[in-house]
Amino acid sequence: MAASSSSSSSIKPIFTTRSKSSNSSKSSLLSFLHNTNPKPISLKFSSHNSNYTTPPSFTIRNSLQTALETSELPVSKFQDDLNLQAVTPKPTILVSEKLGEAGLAILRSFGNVECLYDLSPEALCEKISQCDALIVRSGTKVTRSVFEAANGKLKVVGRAGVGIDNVDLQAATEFGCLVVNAPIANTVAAAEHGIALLASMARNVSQADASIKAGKWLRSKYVGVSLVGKTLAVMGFGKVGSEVARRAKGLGMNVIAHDPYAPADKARAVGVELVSFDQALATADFISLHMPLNPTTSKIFNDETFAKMKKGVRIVNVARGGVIDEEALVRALDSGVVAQAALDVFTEEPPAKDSKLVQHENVTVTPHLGASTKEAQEGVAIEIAEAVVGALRGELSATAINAPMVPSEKLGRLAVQLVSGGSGIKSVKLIYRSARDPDDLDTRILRAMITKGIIEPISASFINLVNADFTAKQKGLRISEERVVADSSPEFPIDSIQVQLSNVDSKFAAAVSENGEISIEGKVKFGIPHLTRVGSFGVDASLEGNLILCRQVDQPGMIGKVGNILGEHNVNVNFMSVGRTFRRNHGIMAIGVDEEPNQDSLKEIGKVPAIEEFVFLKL
Ligand SMILES: NC(=O)C1=CN([C@@H]2O[C@H](COP(=O)(O)OP(=O)(O)OC[C@H]3O[C@@H](n4cnc5c(N)ncnc54)[C@H](O)[C@@H]3O)[C@@H](O)[C@H]2O)C=CC1
Ligand SMILES: O=C(O)C(=O)COP(=O)(O)O
Repeated sequence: MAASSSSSSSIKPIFTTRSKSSNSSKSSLLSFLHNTNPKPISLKFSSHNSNYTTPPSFTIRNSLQTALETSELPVSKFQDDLNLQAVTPKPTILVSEKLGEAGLAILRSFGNVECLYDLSPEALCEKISQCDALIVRSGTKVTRSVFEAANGKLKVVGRAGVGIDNVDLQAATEFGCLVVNAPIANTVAAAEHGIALLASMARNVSQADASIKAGKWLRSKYVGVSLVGKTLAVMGFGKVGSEVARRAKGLGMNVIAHDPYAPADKARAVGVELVSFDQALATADFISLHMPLNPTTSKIFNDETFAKMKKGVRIVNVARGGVIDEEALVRALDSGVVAQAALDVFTEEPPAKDSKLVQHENVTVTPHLGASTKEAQEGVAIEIAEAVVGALRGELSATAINAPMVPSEKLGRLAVQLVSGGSGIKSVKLIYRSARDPDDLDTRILRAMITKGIIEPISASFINLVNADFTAKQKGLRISEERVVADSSPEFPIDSIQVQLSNVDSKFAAAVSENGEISIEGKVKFGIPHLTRVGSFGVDASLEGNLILCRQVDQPGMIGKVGNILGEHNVNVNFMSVGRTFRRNHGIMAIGVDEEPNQDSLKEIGKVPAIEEFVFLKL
């Protein structure tokens, strides 16, 4: 039997494994799971087809395997369970565009990786039904047809880069497929390319280069313009835009920015003034585009908006071709409203050979090279490989675009089962303890997960992470959040989550805290989500399978009595944990069971004299 691994003195875990390994892989940044550095093993997935229900068995068992491999404890019971699972084949990961070796190595250590570049749309659709994950860059169009053809097999699409405009997010969500991206690693590369295009455009570098190679020496034709002292408008002050702004300031430019969503203090910190769209157009000598392509930004630069620009403006685009009406740009170039343009991206890629825009003498072009540095490609490959592997394991991905999945859903599901009647919940409070600055803690994913867990059991409609918040609002459920700074490792985003339901009666009185609300708390330990507090009682119960909570008089022999009853009814106990208020007063037992106990066994438990109340919960 194991010594307690809990920090709470009032907890007596009965069966636990103790991991010596507390290594944290880089994926822990993407993961809600603590202290996991799982070795790749092939285990069973249990993700659902049309719903982001967690694939918990994968995450939990993989982490448990790690704990077992590093444990000094006799663990044959768990090992048997794992062996049963370790027969399912590895996931298949299709990589449809060139990806850095370091990322491929991560993927290969986890699944079967197939690199098939330049697949036609038909060939992609044909292949996809055999794939659990697909990794793309900007060249693969992941259309609705791809999700349809996947026939439910595809669990995650990883975009090895930022822009996800080539992925049909709506279809992905409808088909229950997670989309993750790699938003960080190519930021600097894209910003540097923007600056390279800005400077080379201003000095006619590509045109002059071509002319020399054509045998000419045209010094007066290629007199350029200076950057210093000129005004640059950065359109989209996100990761790339703000890095471009920093660099442009270093070149002595006066930088302004337009971004409807950027915080003013972020701009101030870089020494940039945030201005309106029209103000940016009217003031700028140079305009650099860094917003995403979406329905709002599509062709946002058109005849009307070019007309608002200063005559002779110069435009750089390393964002997306689709934000510019390309025919309108040709007209603006011809009329001299736009003196020059430097373009890395195009509405159609590659653009037509005879494209007037590409052939225009005042236009400098590159074939979507913004992210193409060795460093960025290695970084992006690692970033996306970790996100995809994490998603396949059912971990929370910080870069999930359409929906997340984490075990916190179980906390919600557990809380709602403690309410008598299960309905009438009007007010939920979520308290997150984290070492991170509360402003740096994005809890949207966790909140959606918990909300899903709470409303799914009491809702007739289909609930997923995308509609959970919306449905909760429709049901009049008020959800408030509090972030509490905890003295824990800042590497892990969350130390614990507490779910409180107020103004409801509980079928298990011990779950009601001194303040009168149903209150439970969860943590992740050794990669396994645990229930750590019920009402005022500390417990230590793995949140997997089924759980019996009993409140009893704290006296010797209670564990044996209940354990015997379950054993006689052939119900396998996988752990027990006892918490109490103080010695020989009241205690609660959390008993994890593999099977659902029948009514007779539950009745017998209820008849044990020192058992004051108990509840059976499905997780
Ligand atoms: N050429 C290339 O190889 C690369 C292109 N990109 C593209 O650059 C763009 C920016 O990337 P990141 O900076 O990483 O993304 P980001 O998400 O950090 O920044 C985008 C910014 O645009 C802002 N924005 C949204 N709508 C806007 C609007 N209507 N007007 C002005 N601003 C608006 C957002 O608030 C956000 O701050 C993306 O489209 C991405 O696909 C990124 C990397 C490489
Ligand atoms: O990250 C982005 O948004 C990019 O545009 C980079 O595209 P790529 O991965 O080089 O095809």
